[in-house]
Amino acid sequence: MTGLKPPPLRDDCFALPAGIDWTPVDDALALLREKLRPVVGQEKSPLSGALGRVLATPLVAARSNPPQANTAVDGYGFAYASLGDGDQVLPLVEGRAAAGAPFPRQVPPGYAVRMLTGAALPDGVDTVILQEDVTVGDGEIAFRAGLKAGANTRKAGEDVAAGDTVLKAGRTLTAADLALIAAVGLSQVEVFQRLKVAVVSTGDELVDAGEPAGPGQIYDANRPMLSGLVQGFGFETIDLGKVPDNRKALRKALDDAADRADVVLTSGGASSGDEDHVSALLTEAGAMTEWRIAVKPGRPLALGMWQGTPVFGLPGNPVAAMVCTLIFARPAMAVLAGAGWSAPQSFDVPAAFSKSKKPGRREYLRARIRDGQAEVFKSEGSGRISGLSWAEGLVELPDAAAEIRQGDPVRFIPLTSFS
Ligand SMILES: Nc1nc2c(c(=O)[nH]1)N[C@H]1C(S)=C(S)[C@@H](COP(=O)(O)OP(=O)(O)OC[C@H]3O[C@@H](n4cnc5c(N)ncnc54)[C@H](O)[C@@H]3O)O[C@H]1N2
Ligand code: MOO
Repeated sequence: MTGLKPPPLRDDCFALPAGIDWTPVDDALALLREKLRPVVGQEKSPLSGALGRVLATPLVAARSNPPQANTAVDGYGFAYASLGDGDQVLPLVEGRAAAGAPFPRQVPPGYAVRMLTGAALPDGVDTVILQEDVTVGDGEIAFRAGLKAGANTRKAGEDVAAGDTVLKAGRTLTAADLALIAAVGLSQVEVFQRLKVAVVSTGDELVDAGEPAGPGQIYDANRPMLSGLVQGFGFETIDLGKVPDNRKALRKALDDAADRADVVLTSGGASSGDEDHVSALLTEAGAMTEWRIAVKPGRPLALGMWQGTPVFGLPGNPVAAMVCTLIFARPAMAVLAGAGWSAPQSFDVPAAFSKSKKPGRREYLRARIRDGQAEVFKSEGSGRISGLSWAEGLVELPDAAAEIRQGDPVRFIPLTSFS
């Protein structure tokens, strides 16, 4: 472990351009992209612990894949140049070539050798015929003309050559990447330390799942959801529990969060009501950037820096909390984690719904694709948690007004794109 740490973020990294009232989503995203930097150090990870980690340095192949020319099929190998015209009958040499057990001698011109898939091509072999295309006799094989030189073989390094850069720094490692890393001869990787994300819920009405809930109380649904999202992004969750609507308690929670985490996600109290203490506290501490983003849901999203640690003050309504996390916090956290900026992949699909969209705010609707069309959830209510569970993606509607009729193309972002 090198423990190398980049410098802290500048205090004003959420500062919006002056004089802008409602900030368009694209401007807010551009600002996050421009202002944020990685805040995590580096360490070495064995391959077994590397899934979902962010590569800190480019990965250079120590070995080629495949390391040597080999056969792609079970069959018989020979030198193509030694074949005559027309149908062939070749005597077989004694022995065979198998994966991990190479044929130890040269195969003389005009002879063939038994070969199993993955076996290195012995000296004197450059072409292999599939065993299904061969008649095997007593110590010889017969097959028809028409094979191409080099058939059924894989060249050394045809996939990756030693010295090639196979993965770029910033890559979040997938299961397939682990296969690639192992194949090119490496067993440990230099990764960024996992981003630590503190998750705090605010609100007097909240009760933890499983506890008795009295009148007026509701279960804290945001904390398990946000913790799950954070884990899904490959980051470490620090669960700081729930905090009552009390500025002193919230201040203490933020102090604790800034001390222990690289970034803080709060939910609730982001708006400007009497009990909206997150925005009030950030403002009071001079740490609030008044973010008024033209987005629905999520208008009250509050961003600020608490003792040098970025705080995403997510709206309390679960739908808004999730949408703001996916659209704003996810790419921002990816930058903080060293993975760089990435926009979610999306595509156009015909709408299975109609809607008159007002101008002024970009809208995200809970959606899923059925029979090639985007369906949207029956309600846009921001407290309808069942719709989040129903959704498999979001439909993104443009900032401007739009009259959407059934069959019109709409932009669909699968939830799997946010990872
Ligand atoms: N006069 C205005 N009122 C509201 C506005 C507004 O612009 N003017 N905006 C509305 C919108 S939009 C949203 S979203 C909410 C967000 O406000 P807050 O972030 O201050 O959230 P709270 O008031 O604390 O809670 C809103 C709602 O969400 C429930 N909640 C909160 N935390 C959780 C949790 N952990 N698990 C489940 N549910 C949670 C809370 O009980 C409230 O029902 O403000 C609107 N009002
Ligand atoms: O925009 Mo509020 O964020 O739920 O609906």
